[in-house]
Amino acid sequence: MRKKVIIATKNQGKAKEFKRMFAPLNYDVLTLLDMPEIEDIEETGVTFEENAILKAEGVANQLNSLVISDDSGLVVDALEGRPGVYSARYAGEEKNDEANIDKVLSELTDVPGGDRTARFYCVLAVAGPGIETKTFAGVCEGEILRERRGANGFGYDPIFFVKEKQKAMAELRPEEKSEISHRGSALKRLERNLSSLVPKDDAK
Ligand SMILES: O=c1[nH]c(=O)c2ncn([C@@H]3O[C@H](COP(=O)(O)OP(=O)(O)OP(=O)(O)O)[C@@H](O)[C@H]3O)c2[nH]1
Ligand SMILES: [Mg+2]
Repeated sequence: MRKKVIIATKNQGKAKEFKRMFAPLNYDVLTLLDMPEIEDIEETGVTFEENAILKAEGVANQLNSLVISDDSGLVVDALEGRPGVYSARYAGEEKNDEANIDKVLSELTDVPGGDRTARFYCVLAVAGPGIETKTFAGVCEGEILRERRGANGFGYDPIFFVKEKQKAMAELRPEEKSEISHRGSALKRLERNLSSLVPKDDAK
């Protein structure tokens, strides 16, 4: 029988990737895109971990069910770590991927090849009734290109050059991206540690 997992995200790109990654494990993925009644959780944390925990616990409390959240973003060395936890809204509250890319490219115009290093971070948090919230992180190293390449993925993928593959993230097939991505490695870590989800003290 197929099982269900709830991912606390409203991001279409993440939702697609999670559906694909969970399919071989025999899980159907439900996201907040399927549950418009869930109230928005404000991302007031200053780290990916804090925001991931806020989203997982906020949604788990509303649903009284086990959920996984994903807080992720792009960290650019020459921009002192920006856009970081503000990646989704870097160019404005309306979360526009194209405007976000344009902003990063223009801020890096004068930054030479070797100094354009960057990485994607992803923190997955698992929360639910009676369990201690846990987080699992993943990182993917790369460099910021001077122009867009490729049509796959979402967010900053067209300007993120993946060292390991010598291609832009948006040039990778979805399964190739999941193999090396920040989200793929965080999920592998979560899978390996599922048995470490322990009951909260007060629920014992
Ligand atoms: O090129 C990219 N490839 C990726 O694989 C990726 N993962 C994250 N990001 C960027 O980081 C923001 C997350 O911010 P975020 O974690 O707050 O999510 P979000 O607000 O979009 O949705 P939600 O999950 O909070 O509902 C996203 O919008 C993107 O701009 C990525 N960009
Ligand atoms: Mg968000």
